Amino acid sequence: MTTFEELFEDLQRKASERPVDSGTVQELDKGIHFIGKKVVEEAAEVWMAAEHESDEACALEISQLLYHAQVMMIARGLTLDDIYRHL
Ligand SMILES: N=c1c2ncn([C@@H]3O[C@H](COP(=O)(O)OP(=O)(O)OP(=O)(O)O)[C@@H](O)[C@H]3O)c2ncn1[C@@H]1O[C@H](COP(=O)(O)O)[C@@H](O)[C@H]1O
Repeated sequence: MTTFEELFEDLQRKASERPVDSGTVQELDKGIHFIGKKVVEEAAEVWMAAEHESDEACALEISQLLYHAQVMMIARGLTLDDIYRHL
């Protein structure tokens, strides 16, 4: 189990240390346009799962949406506080 904050810390470390096997590093290298498409794709998958699939499948899709949103935050240099300020 990983919390939202723990995941963000992990992704920031990956972005900084750039291990070769990191999917996050690869996604960051593809840039904002690519990450934006992943966010939209995962958002659509959340919608479809919520309409037609199980709670577990829906939770999985939401976790992937949160992951890609965090990758976008890192790509834009945003912190958790930048987001929390608006919640
Ligand atoms: N939580 C996630 C996570 N959620 C989603 N994803 C990625 O997002 C994609 C979404 O999965 P899908 O099956 O919907 O994607 P797909 O369209 O079928 O497949 P793709 O063609 O997009 O790869 C997957 O390819 C994963 O690579 C994630 N990738 C990494 N993490 C976590 O991020 C941390 C850092 O990961 P690395 O940077 O890879 O070390 C680790 O704790 C990981 O568990």
